[in-house]
Amino acid sequence: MSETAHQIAVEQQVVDRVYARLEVMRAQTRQLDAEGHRRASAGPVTGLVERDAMVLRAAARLAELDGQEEGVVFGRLDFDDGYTYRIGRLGVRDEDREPLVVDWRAPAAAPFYRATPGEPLGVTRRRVITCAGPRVVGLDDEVLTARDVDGVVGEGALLTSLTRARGAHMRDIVATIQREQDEAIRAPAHGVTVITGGPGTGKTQVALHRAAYLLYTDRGRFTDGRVLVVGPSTVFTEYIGRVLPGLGEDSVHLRAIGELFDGVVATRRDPAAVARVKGDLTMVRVLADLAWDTPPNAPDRLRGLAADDLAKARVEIRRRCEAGGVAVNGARGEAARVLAELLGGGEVPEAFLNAWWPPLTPQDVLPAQDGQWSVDDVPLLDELAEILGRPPEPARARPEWQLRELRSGARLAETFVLSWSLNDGWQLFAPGLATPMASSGQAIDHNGYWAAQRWAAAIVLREGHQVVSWVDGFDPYGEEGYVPVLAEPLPVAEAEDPVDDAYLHVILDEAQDLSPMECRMIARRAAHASMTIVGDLGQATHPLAAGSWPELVRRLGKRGARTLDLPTGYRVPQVIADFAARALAPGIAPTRSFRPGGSLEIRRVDDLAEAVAGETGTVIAPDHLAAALDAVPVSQVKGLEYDRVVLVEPADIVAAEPRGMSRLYVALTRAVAELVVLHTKPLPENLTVGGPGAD
Ligand SMILES: Nc1ncnc2c1ncn2[C@@H]1O[C@H](COP(=O)(O)OP(=O)(O)OP(=O)(O)O)[C@@H](O)[C@H]1O
Repeated sequence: MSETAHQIAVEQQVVDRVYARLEVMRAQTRQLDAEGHRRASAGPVTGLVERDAMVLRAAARLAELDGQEEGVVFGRLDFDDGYTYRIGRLGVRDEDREPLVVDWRAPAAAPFYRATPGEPLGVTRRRVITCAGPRVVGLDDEVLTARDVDGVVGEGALLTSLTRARGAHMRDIVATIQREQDEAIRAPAHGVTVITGGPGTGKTQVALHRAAYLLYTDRGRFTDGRVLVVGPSTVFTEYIGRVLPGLGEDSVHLRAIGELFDGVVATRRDPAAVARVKGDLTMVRVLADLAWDTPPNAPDRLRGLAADDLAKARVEIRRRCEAGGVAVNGARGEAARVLAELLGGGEVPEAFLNAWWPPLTPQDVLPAQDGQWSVDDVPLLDELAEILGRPPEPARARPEWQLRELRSGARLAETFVLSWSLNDGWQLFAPGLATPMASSGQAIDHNGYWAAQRWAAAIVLREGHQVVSWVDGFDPYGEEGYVPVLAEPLPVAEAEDPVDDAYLHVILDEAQDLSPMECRMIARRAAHASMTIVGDLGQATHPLAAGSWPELVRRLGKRGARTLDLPTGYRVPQVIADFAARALAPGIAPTRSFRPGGSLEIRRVDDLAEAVAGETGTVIAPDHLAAALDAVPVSQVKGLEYDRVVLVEPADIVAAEPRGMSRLYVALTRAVAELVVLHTKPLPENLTVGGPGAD
């Protein structure tokens, strides 16, 4: 048996145990689900949607990935004191609570990404384990000590990963995250973090792994749906949509910017000139005027009052309401008062008021053109929602735990978590709270499991819940002891109105392109949220894109940020990166690329259609040529990548919009291996300066 085969057999044994354990977890999930359904049909409880039930489900899903995707275990660390453990997508413990796999996000896993030969952090060997589902298919060892280490196999896990066949969807990089990427992923959650870097430096990957990391580290707070990730388009969110579920996380809201306003899914972008108008802050005033204006088909006469009088009345109503902070839909009472004053105290007929001051939705005020809203309309609808407002509702005082349940929608069943650790003793966590709601110190003996459960049950009862079941001994995070306590609320008055939900952390990808109006829309959802802003100013194509990161941070209503830069490219080979950088020269330097190989070919042709027909690969064309050439429109490729790119007519891409050069830069940096540029018109001047683009 070769050394590699022997080492693979060693790892296979561990992986087999992990999958057997996952099978048990899957059975527990089924039991939990059945429990939830039983109680859902029995009363007001609408099911278990809690974080810990989700971890169980994630574990079940991971187990279901057998054979199709990368496996659950992907790494191993050997330390100089002889200690060894495996790293995986999820923490898994055996039946005696001994760790089988450490979650990649746990502090114990950090050396896997941080240790270097210069600073080994006690690590003697880092091993990347490649699995196809439950089968170990390859190993790669990196030795971080001058001493001899037995059984070293493989070479270059990162290189292997980069040159692997790619699918239609982005795959996670959890096994090969690089040190500087890890620093960005594990940056503190609070405040604003700006992550910059050229094309292909892994910004999107970092953003998604960061979302998973935050959910793990602050799981008390970042419960279901409290983290929002915003991408530039639905094509993009579809492309990256499998990364988080693959990491075992499906509680993040992933939305394209055109989907942020409920009830509208916009995918079409307006031409630059229109986008400039709609993206500007002057729209706030324009929309307010529209919203306060007379709605179409409103009556223009009321007894002695003519159209002019009614128009003046509207101005007066608006003046009074704006001064008092009353929104349009809340102004009906004021409207009745002003009209009554004008009528000399006469009663205003209800039917007139209904037609003259009807409740309005944003869609009433800004109907879709040709039956379709554009992405640039979405922030306008959102602004209108604020200007129009809802009729005021009477405030009601509620206990905090009830509010928490209302905030999380229809959920009424809750999972508390009883946790044991050597440092903190027993602690009881409530869903939605970052800090434990009760700590026992060391008072309850580690072995006094039942005593701890009675203690927790008493506190849960005080919260207004009753314990309905214990999922004894299961530890999804690979920590010392972690027991979900299923509880349901004691009967309370009907949970009537939903409380407005707000995000606690918002991650913006391709953020360089956000217009001022889009920023307002996001700021509304992130008033109390910390933020991660990810982007590359060189790729900004929106006519109103911010000129700097501090400016963008201000637009988002925040102040101050920590900035981290990703210096190394993993998508675009150097030869293509150098060529692409000429589009923006002298403004930017080419990204230093880790990816080897690559080819660049630039061809002047007579007939584009004929030349394209003779090519293989993904054709990217100026928007107006895309349909005819069966190509991907250049406006749709942001954030995406293809093995071989055939880029058509750069001159037209540049000429189509004010930031055409940046659009071209984006297009030139989509190729993972080969780039072919076909043109009938002269190339943009920058590209021809002293290189393979010269005509
Ligand atoms: N550490 C890594 N290990 C393996 N692959 C990586 C790593 N980092 C990045 N990649 C790969 O490099 C490619 C580019 O990553 P990503 O799309 O996240 O870059 P980006 O900076 O967002 O690019 P752009 O600005 O062009 O949208 C992807 O295929 C990604 O999987």
